[in-house]
Amino acid sequence: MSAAYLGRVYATWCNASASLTAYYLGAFCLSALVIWRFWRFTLQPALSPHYARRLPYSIPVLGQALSFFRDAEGTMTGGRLHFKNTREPFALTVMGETIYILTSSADVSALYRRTEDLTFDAYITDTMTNMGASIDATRRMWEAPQQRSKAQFANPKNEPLAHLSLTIFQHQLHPGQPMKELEKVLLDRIGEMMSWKRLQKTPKAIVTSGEQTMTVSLLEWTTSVMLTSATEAFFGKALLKIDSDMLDNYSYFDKHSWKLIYKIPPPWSTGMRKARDAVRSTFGNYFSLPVEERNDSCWMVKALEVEMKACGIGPQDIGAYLMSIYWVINGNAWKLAFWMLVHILNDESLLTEVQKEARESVALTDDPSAMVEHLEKSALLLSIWNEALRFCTSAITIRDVARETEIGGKMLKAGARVIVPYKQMLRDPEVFGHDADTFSPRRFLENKQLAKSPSFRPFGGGITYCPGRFLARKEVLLFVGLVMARFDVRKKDPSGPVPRLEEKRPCLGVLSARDGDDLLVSVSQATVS
Ligand code: HEM
Repeated sequence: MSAAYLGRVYATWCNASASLTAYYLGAFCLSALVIWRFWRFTLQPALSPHYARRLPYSIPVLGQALSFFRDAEGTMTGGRLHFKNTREPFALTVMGETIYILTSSADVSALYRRTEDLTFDAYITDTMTNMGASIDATRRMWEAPQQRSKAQFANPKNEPLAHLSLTIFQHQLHPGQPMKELEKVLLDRIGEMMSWKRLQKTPKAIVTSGEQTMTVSLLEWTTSVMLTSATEAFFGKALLKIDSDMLDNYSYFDKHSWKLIYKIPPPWSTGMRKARDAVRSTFGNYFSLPVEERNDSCWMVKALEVEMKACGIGPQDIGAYLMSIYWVINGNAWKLAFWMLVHILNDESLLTEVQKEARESVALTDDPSAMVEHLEKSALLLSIWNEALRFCTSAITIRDVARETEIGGKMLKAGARVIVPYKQMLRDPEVFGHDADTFSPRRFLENKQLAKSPSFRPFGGGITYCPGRFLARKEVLLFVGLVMARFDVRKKDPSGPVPRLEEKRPCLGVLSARDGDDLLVSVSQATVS
């Protein structure tokens, strides 16, 4: 027997043995997976039927992560339908984390009441950290009030600043004198910016210019007027003077901010992180300016700064926190105005009707606050506002399960996160009708009860119920009303496509348009005003 022959036998044996090992390893892994799935999704739920069921997945730990980041809403709809559309609470698994999904309005009402078991605190801390606030500043936001000096705002419940700030938002933004003052500044600013001359000086919005008629990007026009007005009304003129690119950086950050919430690491989130850092640095520089140079900010901004300073927090960290507030203030209203206009301009008879009502309201007064009061009486405009909120919102409420609790007859385990995806209710055909998946401008006009439905909660609810909802309605109605009243606006291409909602990307409020989608409009000064 030659050495070569022996070598060949040995090699054949090794190959056979390697394929056999691979075969056994494969068979073992497959059996382990089958047993694991049977235990996880059949046996375990059968043994503990009182716990919310988990949506089955194939890859341990990863769970539904891939499908969730590809199409968050679709994954949640898939989960609801998997459990026979009973709308019982169920659990997703995303990168090893359990996320409970609530899709029934009764369960959502229960969540709002269960403030001790389902808390918001970790999310506040997460948001501050995400914005780049230091650990020390975040700790100070949670300090007992006794440890602060010179706090100004009444704090009868002795809350830490992280909670007191919610009361500060409400003081400024709920109807009352402080809201009236802010509202006047904001609406006056929108009123000033909505002129032909001003539009001519907005190069980003103009696609083709002309003395009588211009082609305008509706997206850029809306963003420019609404973001500039809100920025100046809340923070005064100094913020945009520090950095003229701030609105661009903010818009980029806002579009990709879901990556922060869902902790997408670099390099997939590098652009978003750069934009966030640029905006945060502008806010840090703003709060480093002497107070006299930014005296035109609103009460809430001043009050938060005073309270944070009293906690020993410095300008950079004040900037990071206020940037997170800026984000909620500016993340939704302009998008809603855009969608209202898209749908009005896409329907010739609706456009004529809205234009008539808006022109009548605007003709009654020169004062933007008074104009809004008239616009708010238009049942048609309010119906379009409600329908845009219903159709274009994909807001979520987030809570953490502090201790095991029951919702909708199912137990939720401590340590997990709970998400309320409002779109699951806002598109419910049992509540809004068989055409719930289409935009119907007169839906809320034809059924006035719909606005009171517990399934209609575009502003969230409970302790985090959007305090800005009153102001949001006024600024959006004024902008839409002035577009209709002061200009003659038409779709540039009457039969051209309508911008589509970006429904796949995870979203925290009003949906954006898909990348590249916009509405080009022909604009001229109104012949009747
Ligand atoms: C159409 C426009 C708007 C929509 C759809 C909207 C929606 C929401 C939603 C869904 C939440 C979270 C609710 C929750 O977690 O349960 C929220 C929170 C908030 N909104 Fe709005 N919002 C809008 C406009 C505004 C405006 C204009 C302001 C300020 C002037 C504002 C200020 C806030 C603040 C400060 C919070 C945080 C409340 C907290 O953390 O407790 N919102 N908003």
